[in-house]
Amino acid sequence: MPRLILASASPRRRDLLRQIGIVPDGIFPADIDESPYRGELPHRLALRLAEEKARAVAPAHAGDFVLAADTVVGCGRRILPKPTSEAEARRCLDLLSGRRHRVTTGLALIRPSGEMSSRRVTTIVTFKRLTRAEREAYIASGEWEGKAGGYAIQGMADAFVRQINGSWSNVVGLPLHDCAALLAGAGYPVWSGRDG
Ligand SMILES: Cc1cn([C@H]2C[C@H](O)[C@@H](COP(=O)(O)OP(=O)(O)OP(=O)(O)O)O2)c(=O)[nH]c1=O
Repeated sequence: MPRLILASASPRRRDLLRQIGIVPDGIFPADIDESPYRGELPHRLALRLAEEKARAVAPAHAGDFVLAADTVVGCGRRILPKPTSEAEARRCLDLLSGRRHRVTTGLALIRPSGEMSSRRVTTIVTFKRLTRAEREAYIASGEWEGKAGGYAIQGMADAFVRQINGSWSNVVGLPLHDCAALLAGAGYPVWSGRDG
């Protein structure tokens, strides 16, 4: 049985994989510089960082499958940060309020042969127009911390989502349909060997 290494520190990604019955054999977060290049578009950044994370972790795990992902929230050409302060989170929410934005996750998988397959998945999310009370309640919740775009759809912020077009798990951080397809296509036994 080939081993699967998840190159991610995100507990959400681990939980999403477990949801479809996949438990990584090891978790080794990649420590890379996540800053965008000048003028880099959000969807390009997501793919580049996913590939860089996979490449950073793979050398220590030759012969294993190494899976990495990166989720970027973009509003037009603009890349939203992972806020580290309330003021920054407020700026994100003000930008998202009453508008559509795109959440792109890059996925990169290195096979035991060393060959890499990657893809990106985009979900379009429409937020309601936030009242001041909604915004401030959300800021007080602290749920925005460390989340791309300053919100987490798997928490309170789902109440702000008027419409979603595409994969929900993609917004949380790992698009399960594409992830399963990528793994299966690379020869990882996603659906076999579970019935004893
Ligand atoms: C938009 C959105 C983002 N997020 C999170 C998912 C990711 O953890 C984070 C985006 O940052 P990432 O850099 O993709 O992931 P990470 O830093 O958490 O983990 P690692 O780099 O080790 O893989 O934002 C949510 O949890 N819910 C959401 O609705």
